[in-house]
This record gives sequence, structure tokens and C-alpha cells, in this order.
Amino acid sequence: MLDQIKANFTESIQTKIAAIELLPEPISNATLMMVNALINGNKILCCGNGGSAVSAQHFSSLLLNKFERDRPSLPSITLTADGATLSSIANDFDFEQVYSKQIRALGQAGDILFVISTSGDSQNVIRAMEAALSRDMTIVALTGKDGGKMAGLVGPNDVEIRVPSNRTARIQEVHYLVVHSLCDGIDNCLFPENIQD
Ligand SMILES: O=C(CO)[C@@H](O)[C@H](O)[C@H](O)[C@H](O)COP(=O)(O)O
Ligand SMILES: [Zn+2]
Repeated sequence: MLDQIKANFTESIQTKIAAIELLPEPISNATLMMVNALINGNKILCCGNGGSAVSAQHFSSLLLNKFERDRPSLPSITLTADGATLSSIANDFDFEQVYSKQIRALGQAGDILFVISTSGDSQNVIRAMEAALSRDMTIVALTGKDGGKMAGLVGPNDVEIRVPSNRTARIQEVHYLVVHSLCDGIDNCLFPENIQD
């Protein structure tokens, strides 16, 4: 068991090392997209499934409250947290529409949809991306593996941040780091006077 635990740590570290070369550019592009949307008075809607739902909620809560330093609240909504809405859409229609229906109600042109999926193939997230595009929103997609079907929906105005791994757990661990990097970048761009060290 100890060897297996060590192997998990080693693989997680190696995935992060592989990501050092690949991810800073798309993370930087996503940060600037988010900063511009926030400056223009737009908001960020977030969703994903399972562990990715947790990361979507995590990101949203860091914008609404704060990351490392105090600063004004930033507008974000997680689409994963309202059990009444999620259960009624799944019950009355189907689970594929749990996010897309919320986006058609809440999304406005210029808003950003932040979607998280390790496979890139979660159908409700794909439907969310289609709904966002129909509302003239832009998309930041956090993926893994080969990007799945989600990669095919990412257009020239969108950003995909794809973790170089085929294991869901390892991908999620890097997604967590990407969420923190986005928050760090947003804070540094919007509130540079608050930087301390
Ligand atoms: O956290 C984990 C596995 O580590 C699971 O809850 C995982 O997120 C769920 O199986 C998701 O439904 C997987 O969806 P996705 O990442 O392929 O979009
Ligand atoms: Zn997990």
C-alpha cells in the first residue's frame, strides 16, 4: 500500500511537471478573458460533474469571497449547487439539460462559461457550452485526456486548458492548481495595489 501511495504522489507531481510547459499560455489567455469580462460588468458561470462540480463551486466561491487577499467581491454563479433546480430539470426533462437550462435563464452576452470535465465528454457540460454559445457568451474549458467532444466546441474566442494526462484523479489534481492560478492572475490584474509579499 505504501508503494501505491508513493506512486500516486509521484504521478501527480509528474503530471504537474508536464503541465508547466503546456498550460501557462492558455491559463494566461483565460485569465485575460475573465478580467476583461469582469471589467465590462459581466459575470462567470461555472459547472462540471462530481469532483469537477466541486472545483466549479470552489472557483465561484473564491471570486465571490476572496482568494488570498481581501478585495471587492467578483460576480460568479455556480450552476451545480441548487438541488431543487437540478433535481426538477433532471426529473421533468433529462440530466443533460441541468446546466443548459440555467444558462439560458442567467447567461448574457459577454458572460463567461467556465466548464470543467476530465474527459471532455460529459453530455450536460456539452449542452451547457452549446447554450452559452447561443447566448453570445465565451467559454473557458478545463479538460484532460484528448479534450473529448468539448474540444470540438471551443472556438477562436474561447480557451481550452487541457491537462496532459489520461487519469481522472491526476487531471483533477491539476485542475485544482489551475483554479488557483486563475484566481491569482485575476487578483493581480484587477487589484495590483493589493499585492503584498
Ligand atoms: O471525482 C471523481 C473522480 O476522481 C468523480 O466524482 C468524477 O468527477 C465523476 O465521475 C464525473 O462524473 C466525471 O465527469 P468528467 O470529468 O468526465 O466530466
Ligand atoms: Zn475526484
